[in-house]
Amino acid sequence: MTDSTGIRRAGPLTYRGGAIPETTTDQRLLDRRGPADWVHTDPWRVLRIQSEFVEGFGLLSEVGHSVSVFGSARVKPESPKYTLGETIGSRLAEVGYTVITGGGPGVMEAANKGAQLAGGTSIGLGIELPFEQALNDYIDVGVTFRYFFVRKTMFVKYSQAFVVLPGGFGTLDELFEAITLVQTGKVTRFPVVLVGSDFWGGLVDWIHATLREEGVISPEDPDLIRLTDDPDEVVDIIHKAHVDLVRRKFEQNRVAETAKDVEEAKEAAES
Ligand SMILES: CC(C)=CCNc1ncnc2c1ncn2[C@@H]1O[C@H](COP(=O)(O)O)[C@@H](O)[C@H]1O
Repeated sequence: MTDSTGIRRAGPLTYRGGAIPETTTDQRLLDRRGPADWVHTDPWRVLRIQSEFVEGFGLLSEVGHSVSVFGSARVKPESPKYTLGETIGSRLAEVGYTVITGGGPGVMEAANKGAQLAGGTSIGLGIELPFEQALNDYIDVGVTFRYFFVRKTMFVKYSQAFVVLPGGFGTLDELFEAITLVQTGKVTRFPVVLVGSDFWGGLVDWIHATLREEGVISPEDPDLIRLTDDPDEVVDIIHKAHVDLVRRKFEQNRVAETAKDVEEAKEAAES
């Protein structure tokens, strides 16, 4: 808008006289339709990636303590693995954890179902796939991401622990990403619990016998993974790790507070 003094203000900009543009910013935004190929460029994708982070952080930042449950998209509801996923989802919900999954079918659906039917909060972080796929029916809050890496950030950032049921490449990817983040100190140590010793036993043995023996991981690295068949033990492991974390944080705060008190006492003595 140009006022009576011949000045145009546009956001932080001020224009006078001949510098005043003929059109306003809104006009230029709304009137013009140029070529559309820029929507397929990387700079535009960066904005879309940003918006996925914004949506994800916005949605999940107020969710309570959560656990992510991973596992095969292909397991059928009549399978014992589905029942196991459902039991774990409900146990976690019963002790107050929100259950997060990839939002798909199989074990993901089972864990969401267990959590929802137990009265907990059930979240699905879906992913756009080349074939049509809706979020499963047992999700209270869901987001579908375009970008795998944004979705993975959400699992890690908002979970207290990872529970990994039998699964294929997708599940292995999630498992090894989590272990790598813990191993490299990118996330504070949190439990990664494998469920199903028949299924995972071979992998765990191989990690000990080959990876550890060959020296490609540290001797203590296998301890980053816990293996069990018992849903109650899953909850127990997560709960204990949680209590330890709270205790450690409390201790750290106390040390910091004591250091601050000493500093203040010194300053008071000197003044
Ligand atoms: C029937 C079918 C293949 C559906 C795929 N639909 C999916 N929907 C959501 N997340 C998925 C899907 N497939 C794989 N994932 C991700 O990868 C893991 C499962 O992969 P997989 O089935 O183990 O390798 C899940 O924990 C999930 O986070």
